[in-house]
Amino acid sequence: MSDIMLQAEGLGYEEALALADFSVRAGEHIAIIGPNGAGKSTLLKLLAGLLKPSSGCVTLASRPLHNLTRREIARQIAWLSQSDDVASEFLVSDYVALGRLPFQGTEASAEGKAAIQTAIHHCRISSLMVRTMGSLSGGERQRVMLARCLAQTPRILLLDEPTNHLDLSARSELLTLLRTLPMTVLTVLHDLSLVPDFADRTLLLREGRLIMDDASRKVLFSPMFELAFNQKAHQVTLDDGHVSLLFRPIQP
Ligand SMILES: Nc1ncnc2c1ncn2[C@@H]1O[C@H](COP(=O)(O)OP(=O)(O)OP(=O)(O)O)[C@@H](O)[C@H]1O
Repeated sequence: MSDIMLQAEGLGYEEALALADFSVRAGEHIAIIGPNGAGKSTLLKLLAGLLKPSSGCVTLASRPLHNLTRREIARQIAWLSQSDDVASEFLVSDYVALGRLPFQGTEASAEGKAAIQTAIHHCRISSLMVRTMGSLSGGERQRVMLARCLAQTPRILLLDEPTNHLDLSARSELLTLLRTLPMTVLTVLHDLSLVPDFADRTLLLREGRLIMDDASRKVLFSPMFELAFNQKAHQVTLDDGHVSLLFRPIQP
C-alpha cells in the first residue's frame, strides 16, 4: 500500500497559486517557504480543504478532498491559521476541547478527554485552562491554538507561521515539540534559520509557483532560493560549536 498521505496534482487557485505538484509521505516534516505573497497560505488552505482549487486537486490518503465532508477532513487534518478570531470571553479549556468536535458522537468521552489532556501536556498550558482567550499573551495564545490542533489527533498538521508571537526560547521549545510529533507536518516558516532544524524537506514558492522541492539544505543554498529572496544563506559555526544559518542580501 502507498504511504502517500497527501497529494497535490496541478493545483492552482485564482491569481494566488499557479501550479503545484507534489506528494507527501506519512510522517514527513516539510517546511513551506517563499517571500511575502508567494502563495504559501493559499497552498496550506487548499491542502486543508478550506479553499476550492480553480485547477487540479488534492487527495488525502487516495481520496479526493472534494469528496470528503468537512468533518471527515477535520478527523485527519488540523490547521493552525495565522490568526483566529475566537471570542475573547471564550475559556481556554472550552477552546482546546473544540479539537474533539469532529469526533462528537463517535467516541467514548474518556477517549476525547485523554486526547485533550495529552495536548495540554505537550503544549504546557495546564496553568492557562481557567483563563479566557482574550487574557492571553500572543505566545500563550499560540500554544493554546496548537493544543486545540493536537487535541484533534490529526494525521496531518498544517501550520501557518506557528512561531509568530513567540519569544526566542518559546520558539525553540515549539520547534522541539513539532520535531517530535509522530504525524505528518507541513509548516509555513518565515524564520528561515529554523528550517533545517524542523524539516528535512522544503517547498520553495515564488510568485504563486512551486519552484523547488528538495532537501531543506539543498533548497536554502540553491540559486532558486537566491532568486526568490535576493538573499544568500551562509553557514556559521557558533562559539559553542553549534552550526547555524545566517542570511545576507546579495550585493548587486
Ligand atoms: N482569493 C484570492 N484571489 C486572488 N488573489 C488572492 C486571493 N487570496 C490571496 N490572493 C493574493 O495571492 C497572493 C498570495 O497570497 P498568500 O496569502 O497565499 O501569500 P503568502 O505567501 O502566504 O504571503 P505572506 O508571506 O505575506 O503571508 C497575494 O498576492 C494575495 O494578495
